[in-house]
Amino acid sequence: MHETTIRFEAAELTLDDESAADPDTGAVPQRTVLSPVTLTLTERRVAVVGANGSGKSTLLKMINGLVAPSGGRVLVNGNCTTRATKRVRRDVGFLFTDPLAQLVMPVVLEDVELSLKASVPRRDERRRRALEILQRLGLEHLARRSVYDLSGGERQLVALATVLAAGQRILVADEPTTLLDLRNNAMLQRTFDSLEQQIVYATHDLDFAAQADRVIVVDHADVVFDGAPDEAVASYRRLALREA
Ligand SMILES: Nc1ncnc2c1ncn2[C@@H]1O[C@H](COP(=O)(O)OP(=O)(O)OP(=O)(O)O)[C@@H](O)[C@H]1O
Repeated sequence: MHETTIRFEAAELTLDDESAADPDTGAVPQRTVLSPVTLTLTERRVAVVGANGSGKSTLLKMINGLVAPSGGRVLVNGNCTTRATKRVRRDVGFLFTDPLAQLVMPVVLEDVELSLKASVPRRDERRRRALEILQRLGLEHLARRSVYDLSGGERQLVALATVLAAGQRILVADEPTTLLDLRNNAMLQRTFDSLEQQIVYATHDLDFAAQADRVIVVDHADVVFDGAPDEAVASYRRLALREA
């Protein structure tokens, strides 16, 4: 059973919007990417839903210190994401929407082995473990392939393999199913189900969101609903359709 806690304490992100600078005075207005959020996440599965550009990725990236809040703070297991970023990243694995953002080695197997480097000193053991993880995701046939020759969906699953290999206690995943076909989508959801880690994921797939223990709805930089999946999904549907 996971025992991890993510705490947002009035965490917000406000930026200077250079693109909207006043041509006469040069004054630069502020842009709110995320209004102050206070949340304590202890559930095993937390989904974040909301329209494009609503602030979901920003919220997720604050969990591993990829985005520093301009006000307030975010704590992971008591560690501040900006002051103790290294310790936080030992606890938080991040799965990007774009798998090429995290696949750094040219060959699939090498990429998974790289994630094991910190925890498994022996090379032969790393190889064995890397192959085991690929097998678990049904990807062993891709082990010797070039990352650049894979399809988008294959890459997304390999990226998941590299994050699982690193073995952090919390997994943050930004739209992890976007490139996946129906079968792999179901496989990824089953994999998430089987993991011990606490998982926080953003998704546009409302069925996937409904699998979570708690769902957060973000709209125009604000958390507008936070609660049970059924109610959250209904609230998001109402919101989205009202604006359609
Ligand atoms: N560093 C930044 N500078 C300027 N604008 C930013 C920055 N980061 C995010 N934004 C803007 O803030 C808004 C929220 O971005 P975010 O990526 O969090 O949205 P999202 O809900 O994840 O969207 P999507 O569903 O399209 O992935 C967007 O309009 C984005 O362009």
